[in-house]
Amino acid sequence: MISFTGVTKRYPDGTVAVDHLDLEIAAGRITVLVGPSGCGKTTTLRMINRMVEATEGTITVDGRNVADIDPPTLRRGIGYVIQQAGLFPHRTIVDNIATVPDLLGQDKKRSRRTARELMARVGLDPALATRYPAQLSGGQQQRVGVARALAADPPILLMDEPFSAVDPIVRASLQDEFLRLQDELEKTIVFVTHDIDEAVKLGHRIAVFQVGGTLAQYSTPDELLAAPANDFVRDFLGGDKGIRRLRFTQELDAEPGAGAEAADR
Ligand SMILES: Nc1ncnc2c1ncn2[C@@H]1O[C@H](COP(=O)(O)OP(=O)(O)OP(=O)(O)O)[C@@H](O)[C@H]1O
Repeated sequence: MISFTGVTKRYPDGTVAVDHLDLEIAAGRITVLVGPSGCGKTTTLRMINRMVEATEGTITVDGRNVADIDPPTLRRGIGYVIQQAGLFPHRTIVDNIATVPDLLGQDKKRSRRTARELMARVGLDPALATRYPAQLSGGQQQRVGVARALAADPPILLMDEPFSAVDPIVRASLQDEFLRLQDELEKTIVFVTHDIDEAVKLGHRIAVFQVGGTLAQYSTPDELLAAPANDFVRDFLGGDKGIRRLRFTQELDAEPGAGAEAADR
């Protein structure tokens, strides 16, 4: 479990990005941080692996204060996936995926084998293994980004708008495969998006942030749609809340994968 208690981030220029945040993130689930631009989602995410240091308050991972763990050790157990995949342009796909095992000095043959297995898991054609990132589509690059984060088998994955740079159809299929993969892996995932539909589709729980870095609501998707906590949340959910709720209920009833088709209609 990841726990925020009274966490504030004030940047050196005085901007308060996150303001006295209390948040409990369940192990083995997908927790989505959603909200408008500039509301502190990325800052919150990056405080977990200490890419950003909290100004006040405490963040714990499985009961240990992250401030007491040196960042490289902390990050070994925390994968990180970002929007543009952040792949190394001069390394092949299989080498990109094996980046962390290579850094840890693992046996090359073994890490390449694992990398190829991960390619299959995230739905990448094995023929792409020896290509370079620029020779892949945006959606394929995102899959490589996910595979690379999984290569070190971290119990926690931080994902910052990982699917937002691709078109809606590719995005829906990435989301579906990601949900299938998570069913199998049961990682603790913290997922940032500004897209409420994505939040509802992926999140076990959704934290809705508002500008100023405070939490407007923290609940399951169903609770969020049924009972928005205030006008801000209601506006953020938008006018088609009824349709979204219906779609969400249908997805719960449907086979895995059927939801994406429903979402595109
Ligand atoms: N290094 C920094 N120095 C000063 N202010 C910063 C810094 N990084 C972020 N901020 C500010 O902190 C606030 C929260 O930013 P953050 O990136 O966490 O928001 P976000 O919700 O992830 O936004 P987006 O959806 O646009 O990525 C914003 O006002 C932003 O301008």
